[in-house]
Amino acid sequence: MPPNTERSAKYKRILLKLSGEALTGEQDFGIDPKVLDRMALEIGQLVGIGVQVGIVVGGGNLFRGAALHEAGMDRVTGDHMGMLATVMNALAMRDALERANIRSRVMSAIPMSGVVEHYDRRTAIRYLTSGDVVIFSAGTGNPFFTTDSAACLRGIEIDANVVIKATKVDGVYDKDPVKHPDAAKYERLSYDDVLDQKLGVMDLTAICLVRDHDMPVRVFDMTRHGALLNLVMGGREGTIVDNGPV
Ligand SMILES: Nc1ncnc2c1ncn2[C@@H]1O[C@H](COP(=O)(O)OP(=O)(O)O)[C@@H](O)[C@H]1O
Ligand SMILES: O=c1ccn([C@@H]2O[C@H](COP(=O)(O)OP(=O)(O)O)[C@@H](O)[C@H]2O)c(=O)[nH]1
Repeated sequence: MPPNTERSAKYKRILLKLSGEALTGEQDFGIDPKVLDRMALEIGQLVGIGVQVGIVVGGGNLFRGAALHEAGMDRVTGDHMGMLATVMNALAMRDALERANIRSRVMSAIPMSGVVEHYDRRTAIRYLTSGDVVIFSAGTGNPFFTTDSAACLRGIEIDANVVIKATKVDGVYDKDPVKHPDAAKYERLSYDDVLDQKLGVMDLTAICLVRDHDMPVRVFDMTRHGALLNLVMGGREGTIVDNGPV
């Protein structure tokens, strides 16, 4: 079989969701530059074969509004802190991409003049078309949402072929595989299966959004080297959530 790069990619434009916790690596908190460098390398492989890459980064490695609220803080203030955390992660991701000579832009749903560009859909699509990686930060810009919802929203807006959720587990299971070692993995599921069974890998608002816009979602394990390229080349990786075979 010829090497991957000689075959064409299955997806031309992707929206990659990176969870904040994935950036922590082996550490307890914060950002591990080694993890960022590895991710940059894997994203660079996609750019190298002409795939347009939009990224939504989470902020859970730094702050989550719900957790701050449980500790006594006002929920909306906590969510604002969570969204600002995603901007910090986005800056760190851009730094790693630029060090790997991959052109990239950070856009924020919350205006932050002098630090990052304000999100504008048409400009984002122009950047993607010209081969720049675009990192969408600050989630949706609104409290009470998650970066999974932001990923689905941006994926639909930029007309991506797929939303790819990079996480610590290698797909969607019938129950949380971290808590239940006997959990069984699904290769493919419909949006309604995820909603009906309340499968916790992505929040239900995000799933409703992709269902209504028929946007396929792939869930895979980003800690496995080469998995992202394999998935984008059409390999069987993780779980597919879509409307099912027609
Ligand atoms: N049915 C399920 N299938 C797969 N993962 C699940 C499921 N239910 C809960 N999870 C959890 O969802 C996590 C992935 O979501 P992610 O957004 O990356 O993490 P977090 O919610 O901690 O930010 C996994 O680490 C896993 O523990
Ligand atoms: O549209 C959004 C996206 C995120 N957040 C806040 O930002 C935090 C970090 O995002 P998330 O928990 O989705 O990050 P991840 O789990 O992907 O690391 C969330 O907990 C929310 O407090 C928000 O208020 N609105």
